[in-house]
Amino acid sequence: MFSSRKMIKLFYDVASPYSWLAFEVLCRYRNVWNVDLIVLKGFALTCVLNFGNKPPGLNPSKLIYMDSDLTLLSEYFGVPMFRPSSLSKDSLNAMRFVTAVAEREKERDALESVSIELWKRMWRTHQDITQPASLTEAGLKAGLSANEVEEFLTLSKSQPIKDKLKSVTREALEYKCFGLPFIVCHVNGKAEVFFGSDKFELMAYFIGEKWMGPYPNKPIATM
Ligand SMILES: N[C@@H](CCC(=O)N[C@@H](CS)C(=O)NCC(=O)O)C(=O)O
Repeated sequence: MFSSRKMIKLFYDVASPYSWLAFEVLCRYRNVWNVDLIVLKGFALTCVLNFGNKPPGLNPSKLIYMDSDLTLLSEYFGVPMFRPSSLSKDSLNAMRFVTAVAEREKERDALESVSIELWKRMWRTHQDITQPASLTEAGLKAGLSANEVEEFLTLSKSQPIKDKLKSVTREALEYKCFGLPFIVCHVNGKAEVFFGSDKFELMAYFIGEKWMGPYPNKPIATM
């Protein structure tokens, strides 16, 4: 029945470390919360930032804060990551690759593993994500075959995939997205937006589900 429908959409970009945290958490809660679907949507962060907002790293004080914030958050969520000192943040090719995977692989496993491999490259091992060879490496590590990777790379350069990424970006901008992770929840026909990997408690309240911390499936330790 429509009245019990709940849907969560996550807009993310692999250039955004906070998006990685939100992505991991939503994957962990997918079968815990009574939500119809958690749609993980690839999305180009630069488009939003070009729309008038600035990434926190451009403000020197925010950059210092971001380092300690990410250290604590990655410990809390169990997702090790470290800010690269110098690495291109241009994730457009990577996000087109992710979009190609999402379009072809309707079951979400490939989308999840490819996205996570790209985040790992950028935010853990500090490797490039702009070049085709880098995307190939990430795809192979995510479990795709060499043929599949080749196919997705070709697809990622096609007009329909470029248009798809643009349309997802447009969708987020229609919700007045200004940064990532950006989460849109639909409950009983009402939509509410949340910005940040630190909004899960409030989000859970809105959707009428319980926030059980970053590890919902972890058995409670007995003394
Ligand atoms: N407090 C948020 C911070 C998220 C954040 O800083 N996201 C960056 C991209 S990685 C952004 O979009 N910033 C724009 C803004 O802060 O307005 C969280 O914990 O997730």
